[in-house]
Amino acid sequence: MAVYTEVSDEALRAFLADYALGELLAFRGIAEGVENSNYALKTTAGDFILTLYEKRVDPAELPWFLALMQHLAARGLRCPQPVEARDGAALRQLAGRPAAICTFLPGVWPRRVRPEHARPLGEALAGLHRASEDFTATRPNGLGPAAWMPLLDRCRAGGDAVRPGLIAELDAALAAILAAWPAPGALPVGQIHADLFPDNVFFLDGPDGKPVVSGIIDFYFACTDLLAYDVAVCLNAWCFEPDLSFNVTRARALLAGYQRVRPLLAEERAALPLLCRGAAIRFLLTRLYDWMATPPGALVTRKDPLEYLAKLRFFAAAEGAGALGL
Ligand SMILES: Nc1ncnc2c1ncn2[C@@H]1O[C@H](COP(=O)(O)OP(=O)(O)O)[C@@H](O)[C@H]1O
Ligand SMILES: N[C@@H](CCOP(=O)(O)O)C(=O)O
Repeated sequence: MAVYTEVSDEALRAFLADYALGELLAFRGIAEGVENSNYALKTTAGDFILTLYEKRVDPAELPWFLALMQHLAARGLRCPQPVEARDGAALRQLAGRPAAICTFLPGVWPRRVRPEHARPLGEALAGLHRASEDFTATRPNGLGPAAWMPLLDRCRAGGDAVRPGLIAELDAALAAILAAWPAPGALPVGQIHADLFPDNVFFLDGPDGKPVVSGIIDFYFACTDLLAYDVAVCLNAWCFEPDLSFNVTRARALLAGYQRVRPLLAEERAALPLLCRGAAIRFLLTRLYDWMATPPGALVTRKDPLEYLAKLRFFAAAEGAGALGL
């Protein structure tokens, strides 16, 4: 899953009549993802992705996300490019939901992350940061530090049933993170992806057989925040083994790739362990909330919050940025 909103054949054909995309040849719901409903479309003009925006996405913010993707694609970043209808609007309505069509990206996301993925990933992340330097519209991070305590409060009643003692541990961890969080202006800020997990990065094999990034998708958590926080999200999402041990070789490659394109400042390097703790608690909290709010029989696959408890503990114990591969 995720197809929350069903689209009938007739509704889709009527919707497509507003576009210059030729005839519809095929369409199917895509099971992956958790946030929005996605359909793969094939028309006589090519392959596309139709997204119907669901729960966490505020319709008022959609123009910002779509404009960011347009901007990045125009600067050569491989990301979905919103397709405008004949009237020039990319954001429309379908089946009662806000909806948009974007270009389809080739490649597959890595089901098993290999060391060779890390360097191109780091380069692509820094490329995204560079390409958005002149995108001046801002969007606050709705899941940034200010949101973490309210999220924890919403998990308070049921959190210890997920793991005894969890809420007390998170209270202490979060207090320490928030007390140390960089003050405004202390670190470089820009447009960040904020959810650059393996399922949001597609790869193809390059001419030498090594993976190259063929696309970055899912910009619906993107926002204006600390650039190094995006690096911290990637260290969380890409650099742990299935047994939750940290793979420092992979982290080193990721950071080297990133720094080849955008060297980190000394202040960013020093802050990295703290930013990693922040990223760990952010994903722990949204997963914990979803875990408690999603009935066990629901069609969407719940993600394990305790995976991020292990990561949080690792980063809290890590001694300086050196332990993270810097
Ligand atoms: N532009 C695209 N090109 C190719 N596949 C895409 C594209 N956008 C989404 N997908 C497919 O849809 C799936 C879910 O997309 P995603 O944006 O992660 O959904 P969600 O926002 O619901 O988490 C992806 O794993 C991928 O298979
Ligand atoms: N990456 C987040 C969940 C967001 O899901 P996505 O399918 O939109 O990437 C997590 O792993 O908790």
